[in-house]
Amino acid sequence: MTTKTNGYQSNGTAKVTRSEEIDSGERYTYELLVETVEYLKKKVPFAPQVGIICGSGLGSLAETLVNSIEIPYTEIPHFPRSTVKGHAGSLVFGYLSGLPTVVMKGRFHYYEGYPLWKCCMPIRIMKLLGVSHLFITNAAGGLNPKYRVGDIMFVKDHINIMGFAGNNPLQGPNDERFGPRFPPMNQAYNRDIIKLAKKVAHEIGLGDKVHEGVYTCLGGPNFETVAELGMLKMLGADAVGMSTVHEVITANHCDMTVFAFSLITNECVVQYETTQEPNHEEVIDVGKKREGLLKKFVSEILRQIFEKGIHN
Ligand SMILES: O=P(O)(O)O[C@H]1O[C@H](CO)[C@@H](O)[C@H]1O
Ligand SMILES: Nc1nc2[nH]cnc2c(=O)[nH]1
Repeated sequence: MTTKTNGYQSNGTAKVTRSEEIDSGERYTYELLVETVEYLKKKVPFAPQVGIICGSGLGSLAETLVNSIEIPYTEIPHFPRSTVKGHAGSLVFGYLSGLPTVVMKGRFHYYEGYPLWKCCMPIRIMKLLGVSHLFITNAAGGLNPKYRVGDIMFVKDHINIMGFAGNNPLQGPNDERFGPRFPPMNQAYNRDIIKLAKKVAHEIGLGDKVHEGVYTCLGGPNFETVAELGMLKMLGADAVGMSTVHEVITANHCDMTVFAFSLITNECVVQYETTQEPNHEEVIDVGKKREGLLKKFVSEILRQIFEKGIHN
């Protein structure tokens, strides 16, 4: 007989069914995450310094890695599974601009049925593997009227709408080995990297397409109503999505240096008299159209960050 621990059975082999796994209210312990890390360390002969999370349709960023090793999430002990189109579901290790890097080709969202602490589990895995710098990308709706489809918004801050209602990835017992019970969040996005990102954007000809703004995350999966968008605009949000915020919180909690950007994949529909509607296919298409430039952008900015030695 086996008993369930953190959605897995104590004999460490047979997994519980998917629905049990998703519904489990138990948290990952530090020790359980170490099991995942030990598995990955056996597969990968180097420790990544840089982590990249690919947003919807942006998985091709992983193609920039040299000497890559790809491991499907389904093979990684205790890892959640990707369920969304545009999120392939594998960890890719390799070298980017000469730096040992791990790329998450596919992230986990709250609307998939995963609690936020589970969505953010891979960030703690990256930390334990040695990642100091985390690049978070996402596809988002542009709420700021100046933003156009294909533009990039460097995230300077966020509004944690889900957190207002007490839904936070750090909710529950705190393990000090990851970070403090009450982490500050006023410097969640590294300012020096944002400055550098603007410079790099100009250098590679993206200059007129970049902005700096505030991201907010709703639980999804539905896109927003006109009234909701009106409210978010009043609150000061420039772009809206269904990810990133909880990842940034988890990464800051364990003292990672964070840079995040949104690819604006659609302009939010803020009036009633229109037949326009946002849809996920369009979101993925815009990601694909922008992939070449974004690969160049990410490689170059990483190179310059480590040349300059930027960290928190
Ligand atoms: O935030 P990422 O994963 O880029 O994806 C965004 O795109 C999807 C909606 O099209 C949602 O999952 C939203 O969060
Ligand atoms: N919530 C939300 N997520 C998105 N992801 C891409 N576009 C959008 C959007 O308009 N709203």
